[in-house]
Amino acid sequence: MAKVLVLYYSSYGHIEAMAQAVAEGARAVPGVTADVKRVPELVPEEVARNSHYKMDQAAPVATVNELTEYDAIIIGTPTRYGNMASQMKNFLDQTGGLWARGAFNGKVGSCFTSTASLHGGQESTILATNNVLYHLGMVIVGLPYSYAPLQDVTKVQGGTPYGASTVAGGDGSLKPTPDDLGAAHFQGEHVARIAAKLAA
Ligand SMILES: Cc1cc2nc3c(=O)[nH]c(=O)nc-3n(C[C@H](O)[C@H](O)[C@H](O)COP(=O)(O)O)c2cc1C
Repeated sequence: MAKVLVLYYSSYGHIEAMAQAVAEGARAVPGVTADVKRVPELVPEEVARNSHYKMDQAAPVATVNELTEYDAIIIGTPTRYGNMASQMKNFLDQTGGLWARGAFNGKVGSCFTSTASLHGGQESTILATNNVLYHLGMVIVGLPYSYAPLQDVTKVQGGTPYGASTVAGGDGSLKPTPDDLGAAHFQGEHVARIAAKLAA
């Protein structure tokens, strides 16, 4: 029995959609449960509304202390200048007390992301987010090339060996493609299988 948390931040819904696909992948592994939770919004509500943020996100807001209940944590964050969103960083920066007692040592960590543009920093965002997971003592898991669409260069879509990703477009009008959602599902299942083995 392994417990997986998909922990995400999303302004416009792309990462929210990817998070659900990641969780469905994790749940495909027998004996694994997966929760989807988001980190608190830090932008004032007026700013969020004026910026047309997606305000109707059903996922409950996570608390820092509950992170220790999970065997694997899969983090989803849109890129902000090639790095994770400050909402996610703020949340992770509250793990100091848990870090100090090694509460994450040996847990599985993995990341997925979205960008506006094709080369807007998907890999750098995932790798920068992974830095935090290394410090927390987690076992980092990516997205293997056995997910065949990672090799597809015929259309606009995400997909990196570091983690699933999607391209939102400059105006956010693109949606995660079936292959993007497939990558998210594959990553969730891959992480869950490893977490289940480590938890056995
Ligand atoms: C302050 C800020 C910085 C951003 N930086 C980048 C960037 O470096 N590269 C990029 O492609 N998109 C960038 N974006 C676009 C977001 O990554 C994009 O809106 C996001 O991936 C959509 O995901 P979401 O719908 O889950 O919020 C930025 C957006 C904001 C607001």
